[in-house]
Amino acid sequence: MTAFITGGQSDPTVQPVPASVVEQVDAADTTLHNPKRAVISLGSNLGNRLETLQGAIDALEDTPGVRIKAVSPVYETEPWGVEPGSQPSYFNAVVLLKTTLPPSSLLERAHAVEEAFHRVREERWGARTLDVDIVAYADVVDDDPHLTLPHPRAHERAFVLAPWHDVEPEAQLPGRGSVAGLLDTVTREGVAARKDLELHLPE
Ligand SMILES: Nc1ncnc2c1ncn2[C@@H]1O[C@H](COP(=O)(O)OP(=O)(O)OP(=O)(O)O)[C@@H](O)[C@H]1O
Ligand SMILES: Nc1nc2c(c(=O)[nH]1)N=C(CO)CN2
Repeated sequence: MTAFITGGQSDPTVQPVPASVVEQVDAADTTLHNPKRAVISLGSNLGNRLETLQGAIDALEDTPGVRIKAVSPVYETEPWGVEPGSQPSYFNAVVLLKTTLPPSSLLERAHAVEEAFHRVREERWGARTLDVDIVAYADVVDDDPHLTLPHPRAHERAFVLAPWHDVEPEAQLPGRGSVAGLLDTVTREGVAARKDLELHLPE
């Protein structure tokens, strides 16, 4: 049975609102006033890699409901998961943001930003102008393949953990432990800080 909230009024022009709708509106309102933290990994190994990463940061900031809080140093990294020497090296970085968007909308926006930078999806782990992955969203742990949280391979990727640790040394990867501890379990070979390069917070 649907419950209705009438507010105890007898005005016949006021339609009763189902309690389920009131709950949904309250939930959306809570999110709006309680932005969540998210961690995003950026990668590029085609085209002007630094310009693309900065463009992605600026595009994320241009999203209503998204505020970038920190941008990591840039790392130059050997392609992970493919034959050595088969692809150009990546530039990788991590950004910390606050958002009122739910995880599914943040993923949609991530895909739109990839497309704006002409990301082509051909093969798994293929070379790309831009990759935008959601590493973590608040404390959410979810194995939905459309959006797995935290990212299912973040804990084994030094190209994610090292820049994240630089901007948030105390960070925790939900369900996996501290980023500092995870960094000790992975090889940092082929993951080099490019101290001569810099990404910046959007103006
Ligand atoms: N946390 C997540 N962040 C981004 N995409 C995710 C996540 N979890 C699941 N996905 C799904 O994975 C699909 C493939 O993503 P993508 O093409 O970026 O993979 P990839 O970058 O080649 O590899 P990897 O997932 O290992 O980083 C996306 O369409 C998305 O639905
Ligand atoms: N070094 C590096 N290797 C990768 C990367 C990446 O961003 N950096 N992204 C991949 C798919 O997400 C696969 N391999």
